Amino acid sequence: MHVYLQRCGMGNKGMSAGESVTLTLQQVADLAHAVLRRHGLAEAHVGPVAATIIAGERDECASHGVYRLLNCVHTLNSGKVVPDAVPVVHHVSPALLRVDAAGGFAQLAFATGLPLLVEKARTMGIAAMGINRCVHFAALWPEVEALTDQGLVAFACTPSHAWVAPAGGTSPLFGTNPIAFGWPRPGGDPFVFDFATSAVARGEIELHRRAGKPIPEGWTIDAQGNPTTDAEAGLAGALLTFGGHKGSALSAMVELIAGPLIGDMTSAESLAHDDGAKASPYGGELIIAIDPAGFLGAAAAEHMQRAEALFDGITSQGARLPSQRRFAARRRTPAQGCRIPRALYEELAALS
Ligand SMILES: NC(=O)C1=CN([C@@H]2O[C@H](COP(=O)(O)OP(=O)(O)OC[C@H]3O[C@@H](n4cnc5c(N)ncnc54)[C@H](OP(=O)(O)O)[C@@H]3O)[C@@H](O)[C@H]2O)C=CC1
Ligand SMILES: O=C(O)C1=NCCCC1
Repeated sequence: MHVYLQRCGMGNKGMSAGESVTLTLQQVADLAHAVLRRHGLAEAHVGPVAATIIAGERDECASHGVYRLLNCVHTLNSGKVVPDAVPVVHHVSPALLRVDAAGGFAQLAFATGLPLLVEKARTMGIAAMGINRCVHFAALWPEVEALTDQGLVAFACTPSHAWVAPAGGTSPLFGTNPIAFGWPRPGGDPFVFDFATSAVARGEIELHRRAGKPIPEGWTIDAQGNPTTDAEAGLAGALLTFGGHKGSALSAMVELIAGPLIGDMTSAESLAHDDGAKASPYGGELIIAIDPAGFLGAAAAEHMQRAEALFDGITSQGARLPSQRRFAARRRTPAQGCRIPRALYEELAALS
C-alpha cells in the first residue's frame, strides 16, 4: 500500500498529530476490512463495522475512526464479542421493536432493525428500537443520520463502561454515555449533534495519552479525586461529566433508558461483565425515530421549513451548527485523503 508520509497535522480537538501518513478513503476501507477479517469477524459484520470506522475517519472524528480498530481487534481476541452473531428482530408492539444482537457488534443489529423501525415510525408517528446484548464501540451519528436520510427526526443513546464520576462524587459510575440527535433539513445536511455526556469521549483522552499530550483541566480527576491534566492519571481515575450536574443527570438518563428500560446493562454492569478484559462495552442501545408527518400530516413540510429560521439564527451570528465541521470534512476527504498518525498506521498495518 503506497501512503504519503508527512510531518504536521491538527486533530479535530487541536491536538498535534505529529508524523502522519495520508491514506485515500479506499485505502482506509481496505485497511479496516483487512484488519477485521484477519481477526475472525464474520463477513456479514465486516461491512457494517468497517463502514462506521471509515465514516469516522472520513469525517475527521479521530477518536472513532481507524483508531477504534485496535479495540475491535482486542475485543475479538478477548472473546468478549460473538464474531458471527446473527441478530434477531422482535416485534414488541406497533411502535416498539427489539433487536437481539446476540453478543455481536451493534452495527449489524442496527442495520437489521432499521427498516422495521422506519416502517413503524411512519405508521405510528413515533417508534423506538431497543438493541440488546450488543458490543458498542462507535460514534452514534452514523445511526441518527441513517434516520434523517429517511426524513425522520432521530435520537440515540447507549451506556458504556463505568468510567465517569457523577457530579459531586469521585468514583466512576456512569459510562461516557453518548447522546445523538438528528433533524432532517430539506435540501441540506441534517442538524446532528452527537457527544459523550462526560466532558469528552474517553477515546479522545486515549489519543492524548498516545501522543504524550496533557489534557485540558476539567476533563478528569485522578484516582485520589484530584483534578489532573495527565491523561494516564485521568484514565486511571475518573472522567468528569460535561456541565456539572446537567451532564450528570443526562448521563443517568442514558443509563436508565438504554439500560433497565430495555432490559439491559448499566455501565457498571457492563464493566463487571468485562471482568478486566478491557473490551468494548456490552449492553443495550435505544434509538427513537419520529416522523414529522405524525403530528402535522401534510402541513409538516411547511413547519420543517420554519425550523430553518432557527438554524439561520445560529449561523448568522457567526456561530456554527454541530456537525458542520464534520460535514465540511466529509466533502474534503475524498480529494484530500485521511491523515493518520504514523505510529497508529504502522500498528494497524501489522494487524492487517
Ligand atoms: N459508543 C460509545 O459508547 C461512545 C461513543 N462516543 C462517541 O464519541 C464521539 C465524540 O464525543 P465527544 O468527545 O463528546 O465529542 P465533542 O465534545 O467533540 O462533541 C461533538 C459534538 O459537538 C459538536 N461541536 C463541537 N464543537 C462545536 C462548536 N464549537 N459548535 C457547535 N457544535 C460543536 C460536534 O460537531 P462536529 O463534529 O462538527 O465538530 C459534535 O456534534 C461521539 O461521536 C460519540 O458518539 C462517545 C462516548 C461513548
Ligand atoms: O470514547 C469513548 O468514550 C468510548 N468509545 C467507544 C466505546 C467506549 C467508550
